[in-house]
Amino acid sequence: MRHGLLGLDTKRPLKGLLAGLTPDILEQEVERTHNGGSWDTYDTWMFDDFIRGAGGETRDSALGSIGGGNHFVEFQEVSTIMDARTAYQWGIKPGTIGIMIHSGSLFAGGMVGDHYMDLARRIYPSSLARPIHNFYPLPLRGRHAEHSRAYLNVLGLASNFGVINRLCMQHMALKAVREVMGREFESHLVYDLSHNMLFENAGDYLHRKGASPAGETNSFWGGHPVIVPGSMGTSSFIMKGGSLAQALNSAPHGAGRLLSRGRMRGADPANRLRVVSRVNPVGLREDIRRELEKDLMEEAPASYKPVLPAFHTVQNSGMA
Ligand SMILES: Nc1nc2c(ncn2[C@@H]2O[C@H](COP(=O)(O)O)[C@@H](O)[C@H]2O)c(=O)[nH]1
Ligand SMILES: [Mn+2]
Repeated sequence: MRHGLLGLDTKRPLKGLLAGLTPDILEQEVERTHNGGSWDTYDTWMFDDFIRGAGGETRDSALGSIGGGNHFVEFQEVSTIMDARTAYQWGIKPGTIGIMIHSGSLFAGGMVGDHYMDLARRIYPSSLARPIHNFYPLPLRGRHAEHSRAYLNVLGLASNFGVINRLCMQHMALKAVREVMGREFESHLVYDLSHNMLFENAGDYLHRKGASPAGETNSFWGGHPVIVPGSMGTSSFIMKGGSLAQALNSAPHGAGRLLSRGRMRGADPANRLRVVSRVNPVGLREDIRRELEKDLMEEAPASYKPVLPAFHTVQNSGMA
């Protein structure tokens, strides 16, 4: 949590989920992960119990799991390449199998968000009218500046946790493919980004929610890769950031929801439940199976907007 990718010590062979991670692979991961996969932190106060709870060596059962909601690990096949030069540079070819992982910091980011939203509300000057948009600021200067410093620290801890967790899942997915295929194959990371994050630029902060950076970079990619997942039933896209100033160098990171989770839970499965695989009922209690099916209903393709119009909007506007 303190150091993200840069905190991993590959001089000694790693054990557990990250077994087999060599210094060379780690170097490539750092190069291809936004911010080097390491957000600056100075203290672990909010997560001390979590870190020390295991008596020095944390064996956390949450590590290697995707979390709830619409998080997923998905195998995809590259069917169409529109920008051959960029695809070549990023090591993507027609027929390449991609593993797309959408997962955040599990519990950590939510905890940080709840704590600081409460605090921002509490310290808001009582002499001022409450903000109509319901967004309360954490001041960067003045007598409350310490809170924003502490917030950036714990947000960094949560993000570092998410980066390592996605690295674990990447390794688990590759190991599973190796086992099924019974042989080695070439693989590399294209891009990893902690999304719904605060991004700093020369002392200013931009919070992107439902959006990701889509500017130019002087790093490996030449422009931020913009991942636009569709749903379980449609295509997804990977695009190159277009640095559109009106969009604050950002682009949406998904087609977005069409129908709310509550509406989908109550929908008739015969109409709505078009998921890739049903819940395997073997050995499951009936009430648990029903709950899992409702969770799947929330994420059925019908609950998402069609991805093509989203893709065209991003492309035609120049966002990416
Ligand atoms: N390829 C898949 N895309 C999916 C799936 N479930 C949701 N989605 C898309 O991802 C974004 C994620 O947005 P976020 O704001 O929640 O981070 C969402 O807008 C959908 O378009 C899926 O199973 N596979
Ligand atoms: Mn998300």
